[in-house]
Amino acid sequence: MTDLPVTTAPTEPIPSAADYPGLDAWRGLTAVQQPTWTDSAVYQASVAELSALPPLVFAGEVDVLRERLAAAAQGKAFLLQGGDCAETFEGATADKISARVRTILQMAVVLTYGASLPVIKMGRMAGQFAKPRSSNDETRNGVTLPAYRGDMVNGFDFTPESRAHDASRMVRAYHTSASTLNLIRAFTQGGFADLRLVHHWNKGFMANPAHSRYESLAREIDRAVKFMDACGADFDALKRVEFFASHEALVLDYERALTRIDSRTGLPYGTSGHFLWIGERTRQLDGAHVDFLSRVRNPIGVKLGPGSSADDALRLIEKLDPEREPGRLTFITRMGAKNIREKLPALVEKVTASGAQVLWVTDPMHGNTVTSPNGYKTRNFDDVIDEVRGFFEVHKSLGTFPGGLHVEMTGDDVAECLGGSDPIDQEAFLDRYESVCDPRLNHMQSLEMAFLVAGALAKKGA
Ligand SMILES: O=C[C@H](O)[C@H](O)COP(=O)(O)O
Ligand SMILES: C=C(OP(=O)(O)O)C(=O)O
Ligand SMILES: [Mn+2]
Repeated sequence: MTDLPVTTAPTEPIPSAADYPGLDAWRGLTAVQQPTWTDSAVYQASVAELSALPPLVFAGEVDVLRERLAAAAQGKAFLLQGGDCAETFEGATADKISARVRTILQMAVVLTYGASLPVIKMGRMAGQFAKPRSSNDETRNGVTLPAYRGDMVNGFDFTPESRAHDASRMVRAYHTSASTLNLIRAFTQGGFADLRLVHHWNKGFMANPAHSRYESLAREIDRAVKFMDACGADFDALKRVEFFASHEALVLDYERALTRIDSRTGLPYGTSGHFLWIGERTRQLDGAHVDFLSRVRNPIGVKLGPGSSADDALRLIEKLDPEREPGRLTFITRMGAKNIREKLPALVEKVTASGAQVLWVTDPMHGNTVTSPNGYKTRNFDDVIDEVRGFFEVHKSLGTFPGGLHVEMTGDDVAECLGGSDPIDQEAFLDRYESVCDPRLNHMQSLEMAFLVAGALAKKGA
């Protein structure tokens, strides 16, 4: 986390978000994938409570992130964004949060070496509590109930009470985000991010004989750390790292209630997370999500699936980044391994020709979801890696910069995605499948991906 911004005392009254009528323009537009809250009194009270609570992140930090992402858009940094598909209230424990942060830091060290560039570390954390779904309902044994939409909206338990859309859950999502962020800030500022410690953890990954193919890269990193030490590098200064929070800005009641006017600039900022993205299912050009996010100063992401045209991308730029400000807009492509080499080039070419400087990031998870023969939602590690390779190949052939990686991952030893060098098979799902939505790379698979991507970055191509 960055230090708090220094603010000067305002000489004029600070406007409130209510003074920006445009922030409510989305209410007149189509907002897909929204909850249907069951109790309007609870809804009113929850929104009022959220509107009065302190911001979770600060405008100054958001501005720092925009600068970091601008560097990535210009090929001078690489973004690593990772975390659960869906965070849960129950899963917000110290152990699970620390394992996820630790895994992201481990991946970042390997990627920093591979890219020879700063890696921007960002969690799908402290706010990733709402999910768009393909179907409104779920049927089990002949009983149909509303689909699970994330802990911010309803519960995963398959009962009518749990699946009702309860607006007070937004307040719990806020508090769970606050405690998660508190721990992340403590970890990343308090010594947990020490490069020597993170490097030591990565040696644990190498201790598994299944990972022997990464030995030469691991040895190079080891030598680099020793070289830094011998040169007298200030490792104490490397104990603190910037770490940013991000989530899909799906539930607009929540996002709007957490929008604040920055006292320095007088501009609206979403304060539920540093980076907010619009999902593949909610990116309609004239829809509520695009309108609302066009009005906040945060860096914004948009997911682009295989059905996205270059025109869609250009119109999104026009709405979300009319000033063509590097760092403002990130396109997170999630094409699927079998589509990326065919679909991505036209998008990148036309966007580049338009003069926009967006950041291109690959999400190799969401276009590669399959059902395992024994009925679990899963992804093959090889498909995930193949999409990353395709992403690098396309950017290499066009002379553009492959600026980041967006992954669903955890620090725990779960079994949700198939394969990897120490392979997970579908039988392991019976005991170790924990995700309440999409399958995540486990700790080892996440590190293996970092080694593979670092190898590709070191070669500046696939
Ligand atoms: O995380 C993304 C979506 O919420 C998820 O892929 C939707 O899954 P579904 O098709 O099971 O609804
Ligand atoms: C919903 C998600 O992805 P997409 O919008 O790409 O389907 C997600 O990132 O969990
Ligand atoms: Mn997902």
